[in-house]
Amino acid sequence: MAPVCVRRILISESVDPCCKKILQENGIEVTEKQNLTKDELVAEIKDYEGLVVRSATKITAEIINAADNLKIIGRAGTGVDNVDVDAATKKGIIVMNTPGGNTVSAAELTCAMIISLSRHVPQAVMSMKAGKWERKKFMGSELYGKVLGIIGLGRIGKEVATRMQSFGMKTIGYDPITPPEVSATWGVEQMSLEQLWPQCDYITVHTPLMPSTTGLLNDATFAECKKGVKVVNCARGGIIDEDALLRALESGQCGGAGLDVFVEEPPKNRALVDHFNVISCPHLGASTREAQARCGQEIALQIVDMLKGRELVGAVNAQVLAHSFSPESHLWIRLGEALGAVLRSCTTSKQPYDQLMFFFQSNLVCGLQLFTHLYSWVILLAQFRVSTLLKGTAARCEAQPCDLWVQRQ
Ligand SMILES: NC(=O)C1=CN([C@@H]2O[C@H](COP(=O)(O)OP(=O)(O)OC[C@H]3O[C@@H](n4cnc5c(N)ncnc54)[C@H](O)[C@@H]3O)[C@@H](O)[C@H]2O)C=CC1
Ligand SMILES: O=C(O)C(=O)COP(=O)(O)O
Repeated sequence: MAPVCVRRILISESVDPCCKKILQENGIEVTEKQNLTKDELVAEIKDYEGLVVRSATKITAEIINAADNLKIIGRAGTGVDNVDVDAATKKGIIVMNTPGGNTVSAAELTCAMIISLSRHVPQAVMSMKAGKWERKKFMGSELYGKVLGIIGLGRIGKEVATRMQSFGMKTIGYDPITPPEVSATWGVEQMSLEQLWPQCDYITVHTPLMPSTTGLLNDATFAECKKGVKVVNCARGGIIDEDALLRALESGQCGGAGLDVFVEEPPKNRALVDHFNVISCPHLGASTREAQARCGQEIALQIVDMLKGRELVGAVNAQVLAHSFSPESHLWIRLGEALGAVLRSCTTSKQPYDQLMFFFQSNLVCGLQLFTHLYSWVILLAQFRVSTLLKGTAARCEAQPCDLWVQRQ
C-alpha cells in the first residue's frame, strides 16, 4: 500500500483524548472544533486532509465537495450513516470506522433497557423523586421464561442474546446474513419475521438503517405481535417506525419502548419521549469510557497505519479504493493518466496526428512517463510476473473486510 500524505486532521466531536495524542505523536497537526454548523464546517474543512467524527457530524455531499484536500474520514464508532460514503468514494476519500469498539457498551445499554422495561425502573425513580411511594403502580413482570426476539444478529445482537439468556430468556432471531447454524451456537434460533412476531414478549433491533430495515416494525408488523409486546431500539432511529410505535403504545398493542436513537436527534417531536411507557436516552449506546477509549485509539491507529503505508483496516469503501493504494496499481494508474492525457489531446483536435505530435513535443514529461510505464510493463511481462501479480491482488481482495460475516470472525 502506498503512503498517503495527511498533515492536518480536524476532530469535530468529543472523541477520547487518546485519539489526538496518538495522531500528534505521529507528526499530525490536530485541531478540535466541536458543534460546527454546516456552513462553518464547509468553510473549515478545506484546510484539512483528515476528519474524525462520531455520529453527530453530518458529512453530506456538500461538505465533501467543499473538502478539496480531504483524504480520509475516520468515524470513531460503528454506524457511518452520517457520512455520504458514495460522495466520499467518488472523491477518492477513504471512509473508515471502528466497528466493535463500542459493541459491548451498546449491548449493555440494550440489556439495561430490557430490564428497565420489565420493572419500570425509570418511572419508579421519577415517582420516588416526586416524593411518592407507589408500590402497586409499578408492578412488573419477570424476564425469566420470556421470549426475546433479536432482529439483526451481528456483533451487538449476539452480545445481547448471550447476556439476556443468563436471565432465563429464550432468544429467537432473524438475520439475512448470519447463518442459522452459527447463531444456534450462541443460543439464538433463527426463523422468518412472520414466525418471529407472534412469539415475542420483547423485540430488540440491531441492524443498520437502510431501505430494507426502515420501518421494520410498522402498523402491520405491530399487529402481528403479541398484545403488550415491549420493543427496544438502540440501533438507529427509524428501524421502528416512530408514528406506528406511538399508535401501538396508545392502543396498548405495545406495552413499552426503550429508545436510545431517533429519526431526528435530538427529537423535536416529543410525543414518544413524553409517553409514560417510553424510556429513552440521548443516544448513549457508545457513551462509556471504555468504548470511547477503544474507538478513539482504534481510529487513530488505523489512520496512522494507513498513512505509514502499513495496512488499511476498517475502511468501509475499501473494495472500491483499496486497489488504488497498492504499488502495483500505481503503475497502472500512472499509465492510465498518461494515456488519458494523450487521448484528451487527440480528441480535442481536428487533426489528431498533428495534435499528438504537438502534445509530445510540448509535454516531454508526459511522453517520457508514458514511455517509462510501457517499458516497465514490457519488462514485467517478460519476467512472467503477471500471473504472480494477479494472485497477489486476489489474495488482497479476499482479505478486504467486504463481507459482514467474515468481518465478524
Ligand atoms: N446507540 C448507539 O450508540 C450505537 C448504535 N449502534 C448501531 O447498532 C447497529 C448494529 O451494530 P452492529 O451489531 O455493530 O452491526 P453488525 O454489522 O455487526 O450487525 C448488523 C446485522 O444486521 C443484519 N441485517 C442487515 N439487514 C437486516 C435485515 N433486513 N433484517 C435483519 N437483520 C439485518 C446484518 O446481517 C448484520 O448481521 C448499527 O446500526 C450501529 O450503527 C452501534 C453502536 C452504538
Ligand atoms: O457507533 C455507532 O453506531 C453509534 O451510534 C455511536 O454513536 P456515537 O459515537 O456515540 O455518536
